[in-house]
Amino acid sequence: MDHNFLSVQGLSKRYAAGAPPVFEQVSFGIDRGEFVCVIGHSGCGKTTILNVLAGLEAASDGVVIMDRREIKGPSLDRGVVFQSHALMPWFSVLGNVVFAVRSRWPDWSRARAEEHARRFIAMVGLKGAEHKKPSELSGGMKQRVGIARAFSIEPKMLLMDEPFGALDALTRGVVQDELLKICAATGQTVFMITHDVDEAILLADKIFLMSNGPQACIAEVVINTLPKTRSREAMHHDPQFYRIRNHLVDFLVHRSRQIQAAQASGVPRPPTRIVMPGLEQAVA
Ligand SMILES: Nc1ncnc2c1ncn2[C@@H]1O[C@H](COP(=O)(O)OP(=O)(O)OP(=O)(O)O)[C@@H](O)[C@H]1O
Repeated sequence: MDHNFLSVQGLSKRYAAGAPPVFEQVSFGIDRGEFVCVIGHSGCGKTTILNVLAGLEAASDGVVIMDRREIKGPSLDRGVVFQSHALMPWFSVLGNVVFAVRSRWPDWSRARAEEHARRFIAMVGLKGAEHKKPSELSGGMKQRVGIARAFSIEPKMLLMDEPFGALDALTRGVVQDELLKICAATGQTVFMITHDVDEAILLADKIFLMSNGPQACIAEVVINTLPKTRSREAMHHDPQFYRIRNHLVDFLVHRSRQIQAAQASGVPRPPTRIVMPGLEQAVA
């Protein structure tokens, strides 16, 4: 495994001069092939961090290095999936994915790009819907096209901002299962924001817990100790699932606020804790 394939060091973001930073001194590493979920209350700066990783926004301080190169702007090395899928309405499903493939590999023939795109459309379970327009698709299907498009450019890193936030629970489960399968097949490195603790436990190898803003930080890195091959149906029967879940919920209900309050009253911020709920606790 390629350790710290993505390395974030001392990241801070201040939107207005004189205002406290939204988050500060955020440092973390992600290994190649790792799936990381980020959880934190609204406003702690999750989307801002994702945008910095995407190269869409500049940090006020700190550096981001991916695969030994500093991230300074957007690149097809990174695929982004937002909550609103942002498909081109005049293109079919196939057209939307082919457009991305041809941006990534402009020398490819139309036939080669189509063949490649069809493979990823099939992976997200949309075989047979290639010629439908976005307006003919359900919300879940549109989101799958967004996922197929992001995977089809074979990015070094996939960034997802609450990709299933707008889906109903049943559809969400189906798309989560598909994402699990694709990640297992491709070894994709993923950084994903979610508000759903069950989703994080299902998908992530590590869960970053952010304290409340302003001056938010990554307070804890929770190691997901469930076996890597998980399913939504079986996960709930494992007592370890509840230890992890309770730990995450306790953080959101109590510690996320306490950490921010202590910091605001001048208590120095503790280092990021690495936690394996129910098994052991260590300090990074
Ligand atoms: N372009 C901007 N200009 C000024 N302030 C901004 C801008 N973008 C975000 N902010 C502020 O920065 C803070 C963090 O926003 P961000 O969207 O990153 O948080 P978040 O954790 O992703 O929230 P949510 O969970 O609600 O999506 C918020 O207080 C927000 O108002």
